[in-house]
Amino acid sequence: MGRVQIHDLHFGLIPTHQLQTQKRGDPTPPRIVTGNVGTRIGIEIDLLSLYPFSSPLLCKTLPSPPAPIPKLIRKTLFGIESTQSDFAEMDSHLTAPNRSRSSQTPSPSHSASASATSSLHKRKLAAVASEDHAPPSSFPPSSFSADTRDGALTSNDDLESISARGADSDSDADDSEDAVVDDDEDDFDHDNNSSIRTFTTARLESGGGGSGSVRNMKLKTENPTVKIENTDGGKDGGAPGSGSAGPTGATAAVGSTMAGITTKEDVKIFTENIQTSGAYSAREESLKREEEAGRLKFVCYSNDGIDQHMVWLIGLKNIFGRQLPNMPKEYIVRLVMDRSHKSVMVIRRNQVVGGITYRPYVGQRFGEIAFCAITADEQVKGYGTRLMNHLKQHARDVDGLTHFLTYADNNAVGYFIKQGFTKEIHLERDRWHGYIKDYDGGILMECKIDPKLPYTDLSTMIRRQRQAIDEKIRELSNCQIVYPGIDFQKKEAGIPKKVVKVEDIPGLKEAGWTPDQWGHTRFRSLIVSADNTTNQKHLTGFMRSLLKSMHDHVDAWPFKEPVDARDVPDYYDIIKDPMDLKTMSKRVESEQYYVTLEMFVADVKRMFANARTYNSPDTIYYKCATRLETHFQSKVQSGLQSNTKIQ
Ligand SMILES: CC(=O)SCCNC(=O)CCNC(=O)[C@H](O)C(C)(C)COP(=O)(O)OP(=O)(O)OC[C@H]1O[C@@H](n2cnc3c(N)ncnc32)[C@H](O)[C@@H]1OP(=O)(O)O
Repeated sequence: MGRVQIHDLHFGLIPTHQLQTQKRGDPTPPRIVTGNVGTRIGIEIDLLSLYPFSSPLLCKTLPSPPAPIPKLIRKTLFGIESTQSDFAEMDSHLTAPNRSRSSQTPSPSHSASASATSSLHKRKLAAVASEDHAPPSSFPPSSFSADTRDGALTSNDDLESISARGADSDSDADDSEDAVVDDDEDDFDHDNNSSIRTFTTARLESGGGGSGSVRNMKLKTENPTVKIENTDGGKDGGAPGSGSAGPTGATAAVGSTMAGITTKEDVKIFTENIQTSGAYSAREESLKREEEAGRLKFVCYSNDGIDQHMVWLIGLKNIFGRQLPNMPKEYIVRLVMDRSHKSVMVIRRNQVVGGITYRPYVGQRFGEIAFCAITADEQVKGYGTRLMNHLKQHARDVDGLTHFLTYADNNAVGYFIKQGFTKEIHLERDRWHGYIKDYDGGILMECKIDPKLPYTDLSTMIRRQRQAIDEKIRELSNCQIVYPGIDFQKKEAGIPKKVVKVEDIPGLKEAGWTPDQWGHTRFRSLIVSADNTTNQKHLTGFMRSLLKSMHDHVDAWPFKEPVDARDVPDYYDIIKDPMDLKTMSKRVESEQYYVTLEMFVADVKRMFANARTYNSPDTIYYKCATRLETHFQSKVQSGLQSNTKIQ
């Protein structure tokens, strides 16, 4: 059934614009529900505001031995302000089991107890202390340091061997384009978050070696053992075409541009007259178009030693450093550069806009998201969603994963919920427990990766669903038909130039309207005839008698004519919707304006309300308004009662 907006006619608020039948496509098609498929579609959103933890999320996954940082990248990055410290950081991190930087060395007073996160620090330090006595982890505490040192040496060797190439690249025009520019980096480097510094220093300077302390800081003592992914299992993990299933630390390049993964079925989409997509689809479609035009790309790389990939990883590391201020920088570097971690990055104009670093536990078929961030000035533009969609598609199609787990920062829980993450963990505990650690702060969340959904082309899927629903609605109704509007011009006193009969409104009858529906009014007793003309005559007669009664009243004199602006200069500044008996009389006599008694009563009420708005209660005008209104009300009542008696 078509529908038209007829409510205005009934209540005397005939709009000045054209009266139009409802647009095609309305009512809004039912909400599309595809189940918990790891996207916002069909996901029920929890309220998370009461989550009790406030301490920052400090640490994520266990790092595997870090890969060496190729010197060429150092060379490239030396040209970039503020990235030198990154290398100092990485070098010291990779070469020294314990690191102390003067800026980070805490004074005794600069202790955890003086910090806002003191209790957290105490927990961390306690954990560090207890780790010394904890049962040996299956993750060899020394392996990271040993490997790190080797890695550093390898890195230095690399530096020697490629220095000439690096020198050449200085003059390479492309260098500037390759440079990782992060506006935030200065702030990041000069970040003087004392609590983090205290925490970092405590972590780095406590016994157990650099890598061991990192693990200790978030590992709860009741969970001292940590399983190590059986990377061989990755081959069983059904990761077709994956380059990531190699042994830890020896993984070759696992990167790939992600565009090739996109499912592209050449199905014609009928978009005509279908309600335009919501914000989610609009953003996804817009970013998809950017990708197709080559202005945007999503890539997935790990530390593979390839220059461009490393530059992007460093860029991503910088973004993480800025956007996750409670995360120790060293830890971010370590995981981003860790070869068992992969990073899905969004690249625009060869610059990293954001990314997600995750560790695929291929044998267990789940991945742990370590870090996720979009650079500050690009947030809430849909990049985070599209990134997550690319991640899911890549993780499913390349890594063979079925789930993601993450310790979500409290502030980002809402974002993760919108990406299909839940606080309920449905993944069998055996599959994940011990692989990822329990952390203080944050909240463990899970997302099931749907085996079929075209994650990078969800907007097309949604569009098809809309189309299917729209077609179904059309089978049942004719609401898609859009009728022309009504020419509804006005003349003096707001009286329509042309009489518009209700039954002449295009689409009204087609929508199921019948003449007996005319006149839904509280004063229905006035409408005694099925004939509209007779009804209107009754109504006009009654309104005319009411007007005369008011006009003849002793208190009517202030209301007989419109207020003259020459007498009351500011009147029309204050009263925007003036009314008077003369104007009402014109409307009554037109027999076109007041099609219900309510419309007439509304004008009378407005006239009195105006008088009481402009004038103070002690004025004669105010008092006249009150007395005349009382008189009017009694006349309406008695008129309606006598009309009822006649019937
Ligand atoms: C495991 C971890 O790393 S936890 C830490 C997560 N990272 C951070 O908190 C760093 C700072 N924040 C960010 O970098 C980004 O805001 C991200 C990564 C959280 C989200 O990326 P964005 O590009 O901003 O997300 P996107 O534009 O796709 O927004 C998707 C939806 O999530 C919402 N959203 C984005 N950030 C948040 C948030 N922190 N809390 C609640 N909702 C959010 C958006 O409003 C949008 O909602 P809508 O679709 O109803 O309009």
